[in-house]
Amino acid sequence: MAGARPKTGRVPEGEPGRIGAVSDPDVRVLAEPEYRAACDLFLQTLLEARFDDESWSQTKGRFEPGRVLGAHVDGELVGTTMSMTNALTVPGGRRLPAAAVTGVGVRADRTRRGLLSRMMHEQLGDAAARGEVFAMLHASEAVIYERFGYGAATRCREIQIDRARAGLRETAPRGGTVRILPREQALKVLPELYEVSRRNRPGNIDRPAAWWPARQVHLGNAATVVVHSDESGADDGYALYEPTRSGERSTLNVYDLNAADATAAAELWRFLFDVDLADTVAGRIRPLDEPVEWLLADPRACRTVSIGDDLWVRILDVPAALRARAYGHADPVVLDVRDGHFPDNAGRYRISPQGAEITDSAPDLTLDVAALAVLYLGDRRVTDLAEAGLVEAHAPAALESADALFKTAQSPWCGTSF
Ligand SMILES: CC(=O)SCCNC(=O)CCNC(=O)[C@H](O)C(C)(C)COP(=O)(O)OP(=O)(O)OC[C@H]1O[C@@H](n2cnc3c(N)ncnc32)[C@H](O)[C@@H]1OP(=O)(O)O
Repeated sequence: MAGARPKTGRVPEGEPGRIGAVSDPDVRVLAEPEYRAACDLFLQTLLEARFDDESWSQTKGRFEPGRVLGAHVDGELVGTTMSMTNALTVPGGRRLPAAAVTGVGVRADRTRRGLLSRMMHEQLGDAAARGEVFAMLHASEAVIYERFGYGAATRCREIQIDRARAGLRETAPRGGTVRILPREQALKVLPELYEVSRRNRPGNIDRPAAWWPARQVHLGNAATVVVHSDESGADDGYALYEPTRSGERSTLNVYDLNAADATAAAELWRFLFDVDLADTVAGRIRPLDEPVEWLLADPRACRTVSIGDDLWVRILDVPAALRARAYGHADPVVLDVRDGHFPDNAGRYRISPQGAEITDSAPDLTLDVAALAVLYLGDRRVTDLAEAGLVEAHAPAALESADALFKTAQSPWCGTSF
């Protein structure tokens, strides 16, 4: 990669032997004039239409020089991926540098020849060399990325609320006002409001300036933004929704809702439940522990339609990641972490309520770096992964301690597509 080499001893191995079926691919950093072709290729692999000029002009700011990769065979671009500079909130509230990976695609006539593997190794090495502690992505399929050390680190749910039964309890928090924001103001107001209203939930990521116009590409003309202001008049939350109609039924699709506190959140949901003519309010990509049911006098008016994986994380620097997060109260445990791609990550780490340190002590639990990613933000119990064979327990009592150490007060959640 241009100007960036992986850290000493951390160079991931490619798999050149697997490329023999096609002419050797040339994987290299793309130059700015090549970005649009990379974007077209990615959309083609997702079976989606190419962007028109306007959509492209809203999207291209996300392409960062030095971070867009292309795989060429016989001079033709047949594979691509890119990463963007970002940060991930970890348990305890610290934000650590992270590569946001997207745009992964290999042309259908060139798949299963090792092109993705070549690009992934290059990309992960580059991110590690930049000092990024994590790489992260949203996966199109759950079977692709574990082999590269990624684990599904957060989940989200889709909820549907029957508006006819959506009366709030007397006890639901009240206060402040909600107003519709003129559409032309949304791009000016929302970036700052996201910063004000995002809570320090593990799994949160940054939304850089270029993220906002790119997000607009996927919204229709009827998309609406509402903002909540507290009693003092300060804005402290917002929701973005778009109505869709199927036959006689209308749905308000809530694509984004962030609030600084419980009152702002309750008032935003109250507003959405009061919009005339909507039959259903659908919350997309919501946290698992958001208490919408408990705002409602009839909790069954809110149904969880699906739960799915949200953010996949690849820990690039295990010592830094383990040192940075907060832990619960329990007896210390020693983890033996394995990493087939980054040998410097492999080793033993003693985890205690005071933090993490490298140790020579005998391990209590052995696990792969991808399993550690699943546990790291607190989404799953260590015991569950041990029962699935993903964690080997040498001292069974250590499982209970590890559960308590890694447990977080809030469910981790990302909620930002990229
Ligand atoms: C973060 C994002 O952007 S998500 C979007 C990802 N892109 C898409 O889903 C678009 C459609 N799919 C594609 O473009 C391609 O199939 C890709 C990018 C997913 C895979 O590219 P390929 O070049 O075929 O992957 P590659 O040949 O390196 O495969 C590596 C391994 O992963 C496996 N693999 C790759 N893709 C898949 C898949 N979709 N399902 C199951 N296994 C897969 C391969 O079988 C291979 O396994 P092995 O190491 O055991 O032999």
